[in-house]
Amino acid sequence: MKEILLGVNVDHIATLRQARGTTYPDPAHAASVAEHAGADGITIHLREDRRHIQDRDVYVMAKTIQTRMNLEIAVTDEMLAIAKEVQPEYVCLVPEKREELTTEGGLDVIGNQAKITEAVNTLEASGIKVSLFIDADKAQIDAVKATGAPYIEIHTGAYADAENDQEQAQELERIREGVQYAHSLGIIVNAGHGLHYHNVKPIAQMPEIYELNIGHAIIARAAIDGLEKAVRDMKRLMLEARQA
Ligand SMILES: CC(=O)[C@@H](O)[C@H](O)COP(=O)(O)O
Ligand SMILES: NCC(=O)COP(=O)(O)O
Repeated sequence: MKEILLGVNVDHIATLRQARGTTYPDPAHAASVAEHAGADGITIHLREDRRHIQDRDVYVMAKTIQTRMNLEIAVTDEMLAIAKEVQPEYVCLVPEKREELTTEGGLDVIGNQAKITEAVNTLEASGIKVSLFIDADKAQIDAVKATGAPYIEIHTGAYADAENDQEQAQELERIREGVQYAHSLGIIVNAGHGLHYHNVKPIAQMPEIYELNIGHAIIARAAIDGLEKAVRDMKRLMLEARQA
């Protein structure tokens, strides 16, 4: 069965730095350690409010990342211009609300079809592979197909935040159906948000999933065990799931 890839999101290394306005810890250094530990890619989310990743981090990591950068951005002229200048291998278009604690849902591709299609065309024309961050909703997946975006990232937050086993099972089934449907349309399917060491396996077991993007849980584990071990442990769990 095909290996599942791990994209390590280093946003919250930057959260620690921004908490005191210091120059450390540097997400670029963390990215290098994560790659050494087996990360297949590095994800960073340049939010409009710059609460964690700064513009400087994006330009530095564009030069230092050895695997590949997946740059998460909102669909705005400012962010699209930065993406075209930096030229990451991947851009994942995500929704953003100023007041949100973290990403709360997927893009409304249906309600923003023309704007998102234009952004996809602009980025793809400049050689960047585009992923759309969406909920596991068949109508949204159909809308993604119409934009021409080759990738999606299924939002796993509702699964991760489920309040009981029954709700979690329902969310897992919804994700499974969405993943299988998108894959049947020829879309390359990633997944992420809220995944951690105790909930990742059921998602990683889905054979249609190409890559998982995981950040908060890995950085949190790194505070206790170190980043290299945190990455290796997550990668091992994902591979075990695939081989089960
Ligand atoms: C889009 C997504 O699910 C993650 O990249 C998440 O946005 C991480 O950034 P925050 O923790 O700032 O939401
Ligand atoms: N797109 C998901 C991501 O990059 C990491 O999300 P999280 O693991 O920090 O919740």
